[in-house]
Amino acid sequence: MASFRVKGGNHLKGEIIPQGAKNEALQILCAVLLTPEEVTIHKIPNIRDVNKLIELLGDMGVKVTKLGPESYSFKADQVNLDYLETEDFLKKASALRGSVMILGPLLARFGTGKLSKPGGDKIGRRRMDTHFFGFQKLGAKFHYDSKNEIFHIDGNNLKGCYMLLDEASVTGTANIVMAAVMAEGKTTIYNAACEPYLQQLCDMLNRMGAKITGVGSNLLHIDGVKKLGGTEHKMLPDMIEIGSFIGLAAMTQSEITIKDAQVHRLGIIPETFRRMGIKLEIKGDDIYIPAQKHYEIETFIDGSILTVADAIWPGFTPDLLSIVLVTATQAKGTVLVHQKMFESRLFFVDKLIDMGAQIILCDPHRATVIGLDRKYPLKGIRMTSPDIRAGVSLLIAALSANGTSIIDNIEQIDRGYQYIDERLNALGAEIERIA
Ligand SMILES: CC(=O)N[C@H]1[C@@H](OP(=O)(O)OP(=O)(O)OC[C@H]2O[C@@H](n3ccc(=O)[nH]c3=O)[C@H](O)[C@@H]2O)O[C@H](CO)[C@@H](O)[C@@H]1O
Ligand SMILES: C=C(OP(=O)(O)O)C(=O)O
Repeated sequence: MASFRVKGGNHLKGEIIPQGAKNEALQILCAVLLTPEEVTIHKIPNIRDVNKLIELLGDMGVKVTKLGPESYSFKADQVNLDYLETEDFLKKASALRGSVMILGPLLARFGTGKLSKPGGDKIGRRRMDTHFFGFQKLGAKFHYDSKNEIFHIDGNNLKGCYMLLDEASVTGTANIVMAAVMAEGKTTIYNAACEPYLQQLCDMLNRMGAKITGVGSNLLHIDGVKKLGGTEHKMLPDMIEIGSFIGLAAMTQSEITIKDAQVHRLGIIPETFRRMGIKLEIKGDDIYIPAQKHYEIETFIDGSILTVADAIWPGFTPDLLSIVLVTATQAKGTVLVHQKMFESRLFFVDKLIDMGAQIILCDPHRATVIGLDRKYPLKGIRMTSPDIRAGVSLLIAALSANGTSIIDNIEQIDRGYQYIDERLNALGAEIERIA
């Protein structure tokens, strides 16, 4: 278990380029299984989850060629389905959440799929009903072996249909879309998730020959095609990393320019940080955050306390709520952070409270943060990173704190943030990776 030793109090300065989007990469990589032709992908982040998925694809027989630091080509012309029967496959696939999205492509192309319970953050119940509900609607048979926690699906000759999803699940929608693109006839998916990750996936599938309309909305129409071909794809900058850098800049009084942020794809993320009082200037496609001694959280128009809550896209992503929460600890004012989707994602606030933050955890979904307006800086402590976004929030807290902090279990952070220590040290941070 590796750790970060973080010296707090430095003001950072400079430019940072966001990595390719982690959650998009996980979808896009699974889609290479849909064609025997070559698929070239650019801006692939060098992070644990993505590397594990690439390794898994290689183990399944996909030919993987590294073309450059962030570019790979994939050719799934000889997928070894027997590998799916091995312990090794089940173990590797269960190490990350994104692996669940190999099921849709496997079902579409080979009529069968198998997976052990996928991993990912332990942030509450993470049900997969929507995925299997969609597969079943297309005509697949689904069986869950609860003893061994293995999901089996089988179904040749999938047939297009109308379906209304029980929730707008992100990975669920991606999985169902990938299963449906080669089903016979028309599929309509209502209450589909429509995050930029999914827009990117659908655009890529269309370039491969799929016929998907409604991209970017919650109503997708898919005309099944017989086969898909190769393509080239470039990942968007990671919007969660961009939000994390905005929070980091505010907390540490840093002057940071986030380069090539594709601002028009960020939805209400910039506006949400503005409501936290943080000054942002959009310069072309860059986001410039000046050094700010003070920032004041807005109230609602009637003067009542601001709530920042997650919602399905185009609402505010749940993956940035931990960052909003930590950023509020040094703002002036009060905010209620309401994490509606996950029930165990706010417990990390006990570490921030130990550092001196004023937070009331109202219940597992809601925390009220009373900003200290930098009157009482946080103090460095030893802490463990419970999940990826809490981990980065603790890193931001540690960088702003008086004294030195140790953050354990940084594998969680490495799951989603590429060379985070080196990139922040280049801006003036002092983060040391210790064994
Ligand atoms: C690999 C990947 O892409 N992971 C992301 C993906 O996870 P993932 O696709 O696993 O998350 P889902 O979208 O399925 O659901 C997330 C949670 O929200 C709940 N839910 C979902 C939809 C809805 O309309 N109502 C509702 O309450 C679900 O029950 C679940 O508890 O999307 C989540 C929600 O943006 C993100 O936090 C994860 O980072
Ligand atoms: C929860 C997240 O990831 P995963 O779904 O991979 O656990 C996340 O990216 O914030």
